[in-house]
Amino acid sequence: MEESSVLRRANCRAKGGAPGFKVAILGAAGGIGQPLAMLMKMNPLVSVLHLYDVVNAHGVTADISHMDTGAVVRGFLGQPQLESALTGMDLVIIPAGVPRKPGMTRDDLFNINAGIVRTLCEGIAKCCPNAIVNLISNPVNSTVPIAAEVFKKAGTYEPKRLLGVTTLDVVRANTFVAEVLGLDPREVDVPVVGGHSGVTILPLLSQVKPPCSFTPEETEYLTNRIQNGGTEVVEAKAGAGSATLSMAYAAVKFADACLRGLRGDAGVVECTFVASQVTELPFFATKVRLGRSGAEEIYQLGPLNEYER
Ligand SMILES: NC(=O)C1=CN([C@@H]2O[C@H](COP(=O)(O)OP(=O)(O)OC[C@H]3O[C@@H](n4cnc5c(N)ncnc54)[C@H](O)[C@@H]3O)[C@@H](O)[C@H]2O)C=CC1
Ligand SMILES: O=C([O-])CC(=O)C(=O)O
Repeated sequence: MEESSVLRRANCRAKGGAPGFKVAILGAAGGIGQPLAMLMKMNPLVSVLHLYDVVNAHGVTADISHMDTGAVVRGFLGQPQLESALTGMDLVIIPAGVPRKPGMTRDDLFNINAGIVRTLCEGIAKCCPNAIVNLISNPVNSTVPIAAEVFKKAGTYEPKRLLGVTTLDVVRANTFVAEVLGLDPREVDVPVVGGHSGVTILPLLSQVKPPCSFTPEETEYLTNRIQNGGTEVVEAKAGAGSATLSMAYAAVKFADACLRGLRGDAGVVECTFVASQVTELPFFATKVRLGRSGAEEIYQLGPLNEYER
């Protein structure tokens, strides 16, 4: 950006660093990244926001930086600036990677996105090994295990800090269940467990709060709609990508919970795809309690009904 010849930005009366957390978004110029960057710039828990992408990072940064909220925003473009983007971060959110087109499964994204996630996680291991990582890039069921392997190889793996973002499944479940019950979605809490792809997405309708019951038809409709929510958006966008706005909303909901956990707030509970001993699978989404070191407590599944089992 051109600076005025009268007053250079470096000469402005800088205030001391505001209290808060340092957050990086990797893939910040994308369909999810841009609204996510905007919403994180609005989050009062964020003092520094680093926006990294391989395209248009500076354009998005210039735009977002004009918002009159507290976080200081800096842009980083391309691999040579990855390390600067990551150094000192408390939380790294990763929506980098290609999205689905109609007819594709999330697994079809594996070849491209696995490589992207690997490179980004190598940077995290080197520059901010203690950061909490929120991994959005699909297929989440595979990118989280890949990130774990990268961190293991680097000697920095801490399972509690590596969290696959499944919040959009919960957000959808709350919305669709509220619709069926005629409630305000903000009053509804549906645990969604398992993974983030097709039938691995399992809403626990028997554990909905407020307590309620569903007919077999309602259970079938809701389970299918929640499991296929991503595909519903991919088909509606007809080749222009997958969920971005609802995903940015969900990502911020989850990131904010992680930051409240880091701050030491009590009782911060969210669903996330995490290393787990709840089932025989090495990674599984369940409710967890978020704290200063990430997912500090992983909750059991609780009583399941016949359909859910
Ligand atoms: N976990 C979840 O619930 C959801 C996950 N997703 C996934 O999120 C990912 C991103 O989706 P969109 O934002 O719609 O895609 P997009 O294509 O609009 O944006 C992706 C961004 O990543 C950037 N990028 C590509 N390679 C990169 C690299 N090596 N380093 C940094 N940035 C890089 C691109 O330049 C682009 O700006 C996809 O894999 C998608 O499937 C989407 C919705 C929900
Ligand atoms: O369906 C997709 O490809 C994107 C996604 O993960 C979702 O919207 O849940």
